[in-house]
Amino acid sequence: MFTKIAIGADHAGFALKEKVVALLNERHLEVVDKGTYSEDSVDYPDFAHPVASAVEDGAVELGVLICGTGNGVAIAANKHQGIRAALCWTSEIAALTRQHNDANVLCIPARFVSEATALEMVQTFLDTAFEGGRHARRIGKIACV
Ligand SMILES: O=C(CO)[C@H](O)[C@H](O)[C@H](O)COP(=O)(O)O
Repeated sequence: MFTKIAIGADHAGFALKEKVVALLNERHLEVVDKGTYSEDSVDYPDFAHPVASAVEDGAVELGVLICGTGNGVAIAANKHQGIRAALCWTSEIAALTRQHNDANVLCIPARFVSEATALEMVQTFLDTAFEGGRHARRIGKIACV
């Protein structure tokens, strides 16, 4: 369904990002890695904005963002037009945010989910389609400009 994914993380999400990149590579997806590239302390907006911009511009189809709680990257990404960044902590929530919200950026709280849960969420997010219907009407009401 999706072929091109942008990913970004701060220092809290760096280790998990490497695992997610490996998973995406295993699935033969094109991965645009916006950093960070080590566990040195950095600022999450510096990675959230490039990933959100890549989705916003259509350079990629989906984004994955990772920080300690997932909230910082979600807040930053949702400043972008057309971005629906969703904080997820279970696979079921990752599925529902694709089905109901047509979320285009998955935000993962690296310090609060296991690696296995995080990787399962990524797979689910990639494999779940938007349901449309009543949910399309609601998404249409999100934009305020
Ligand atoms: O944005 C966050 C919190 O809203 C992320 O969890 C960051 O990863 C976190 O703030 C980083 O904290 P640190 O103490 O600088 O490692």
